[in-house]
Order: sequence, then structure tokens, then C-alpha cells
Amino acid sequence: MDEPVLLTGAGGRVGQAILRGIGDDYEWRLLDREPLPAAKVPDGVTDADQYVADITNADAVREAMEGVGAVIHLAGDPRKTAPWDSVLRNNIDGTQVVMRAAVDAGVKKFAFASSNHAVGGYETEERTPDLYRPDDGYRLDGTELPRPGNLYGVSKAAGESLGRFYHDEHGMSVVCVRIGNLTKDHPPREYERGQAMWLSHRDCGHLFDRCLQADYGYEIVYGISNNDRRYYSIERAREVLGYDPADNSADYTFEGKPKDETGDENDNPTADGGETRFDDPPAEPNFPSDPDTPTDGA
Ligand SMILES: NC(=O)C1=CN([C@@H]2O[C@H](COP(=O)(O)OP(=O)(O)OC[C@H]3O[C@@H](n4cnc5c(N)ncnc54)[C@H](O)[C@@H]3O)[C@@H](O)[C@H]2O)C=CC1
Ligand SMILES: O=C1O[C@H](COP(=O)(O)O)[C@@H](O)[C@H](O)[C@H]1O
Repeated sequence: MDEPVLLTGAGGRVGQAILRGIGDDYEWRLLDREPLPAAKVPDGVTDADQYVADITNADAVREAMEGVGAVIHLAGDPRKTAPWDSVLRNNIDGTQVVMRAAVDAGVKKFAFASSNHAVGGYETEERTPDLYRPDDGYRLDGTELPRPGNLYGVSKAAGESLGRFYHDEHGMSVVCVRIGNLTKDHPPREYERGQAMWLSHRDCGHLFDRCLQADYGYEIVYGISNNDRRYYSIERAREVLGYDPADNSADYTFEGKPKDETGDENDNPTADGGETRFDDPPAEPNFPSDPDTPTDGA
């Protein structure tokens, strides 16, 4: 990818995981409605490459999009408890503005941050908690219909539909990544569901790198590490994107400590392989926290 890559929501948890992983590999345009402190900005990204704007501001988004070859679109309200007015504005309207501007600017590849919550309704009482355990064979693979369990999930399903539309009508390559649970350094602690959908920082950077490098038309893939516990297939991500995750929540105890080869535990702080160059963002920088979301190490 020789042209610049626009990263929306660059200051958040996923944005920072991506920039820590592949921040040196691309020419970035960073957009966020909050100004980014220098510690969150990779070397070589100038002030002119940073846009402080709301994604619902079409003029500002168009300006940031000029000359861009690919987009990673993360900006939005990430709360599973987010109210309708917020997801309507930030997640649905905002995503339409960014996709429309991308099409108009001739962007070739567009990666959209969808969510596990677009399909949360498959986690029925009958299937859980077996679903979260390594010996359960149930898999969602991205071909199933969306089945949101909350309005936030509805907004992510809407974003996937917008991507389908802009691919079919305008030919832009679109990949929707149903991200699981991004947590830094270790899987979510004492949380079976979270350990089944863990996405390490290292695998997050690699996955979005593949979204920028691979050739595809319209795809829905799951964004999780190579966890023994899982109910999302990563086969499509492997096949189409060349995703080859390095981490597995089974390499950690239930409490989140790394197991070494002899079965002993240690507290290796670089267990996810990511060298921390930027400040860690707070768990929810712009929206109040979900009440029941584990926030350690996000
Ligand atoms: N963190 C996770 O485990 C998961 C995240 N996702 C999705 O990934 C994306 C990023 O999530 P996080 O980094 O965790 O969230 P975050 O809240 O840490 O970061 C979101 C960033 O987007 C910016 N932003 C929000 N609304 C905006 C708007 N209207 N205009 C411009 N900037 C705006 C915020 O200032 C913030 O820097 C979200 O779309 C979320 O739904 C999906 C599944 C799991
Ligand atoms: O979409 C998202 O999902 C993750 C994981 O969901 P959870 O139900 O296990 O909390 C969540 O942490 C993140 O904030 C959200 O954007």
C-alpha cells in the first residue's frame, strides 16, 4: 500500500494496538474527535496528517480522505450498553459518512471494525456456557445472519450492510472484522466468554495489516486470536486475508497468568510480544464504561 491509510478512532484501544503493531509500516492519516497526545502518534506522522474531527462531519472526513488508498474505520461508540441515539449518530450515520467519502475518493480497501455483538444472539441459554469451552464444536463462520443481542450490535450489523452496499454498488473492497475482546498482555481474567474471543494486541496489529495487504471483495471475518476456547471460526480470515495469529488464551491460566513450557506460571509483562511505544488509552476514553465489562488491561 503506497498511498496513505486513514485510521479513524486512532486514539482508542484498537487504534493504539494497531499503531503499536504496524505504526512504522504505513503512511498514516489519523482521525479522532479528540486530539492525540504525542505519545499516541507514531514517529513520522506530522501534525498535518492528524485530523481532529467528528466522523459525522462530512466535509472534515472528505478532507482527511483526499489521496487515501485504504481506510481502517474504528471510530464509534464501543459500549454494548450504548443508547440508540449514540449508536445511530456515531456508529451508523458516522460509518455511512466515512464509507461514502471513501468511495468518492476512490479508496480501494476499507476495513470496518464490526463486533462480536453483531451476533451475540447466538449465545442462547441452551448453548452457554458450553459454547465457551474448548471441547464444544459449535462455530460461527461469518456466513450466518447477524443476530445482535443489543442496539450496539444492531449498529454493527448496519455497518456491515453499509459495507455490502458500497462494495456491490461502487466496487470498493470491504472487510468487516467482527472483533472479539481486545485485551493487552493477557486474556480477560476469569471470564470464559472473553477468553474464547480474546484478540491479543499482537494479533490485532497483524490482522489489520492483512486487511491492508490482501485482495478481497466483500468479507466478514472474526477477529480473535488462535484460542483453544472459541466459537468463532478464523478459517475465513486465514484463507482470504492470510491471517496467522500467534496467541492463544490457552497459554494463560484462567486468572490470566502466562503458562511456560514446564507448566509453571510467570508474570512476563511482554507476553503478547508487543513492545509498548505509546501510552495505553484509558478503558473508555470518551464514553462512560459498560457496567459489566472487565476493563483490566484493555
Ligand atoms: N475493544 C474491543 O475489544 C472491541 C472494539 N470494537 C470496535 O472497535 C472500534 C474501536 O473500539 P475501541 O478502540 O475499543 O474504542 P475506544 O472508545 O477506545 O476508541 C474509539 C475512538 O474513536 C473516537 N471516536 C468515537 N466516536 C467518534 C466520532 N463520532 N468521531 C470521531 N472519533 C470518534 C474516540 O475518541 C476514541 O478515540 C469501535 O468501533 C468498537 O465498536 C469491536 C469489538 C471489540
Ligand atoms: O464490541 C465490543 O466487544 C468487546 C467484548 O465484549 P464483552 O461483552 O466481552 O465486553 C467489548 O469489550 C468492547 O468494549 C466492545 O466494543
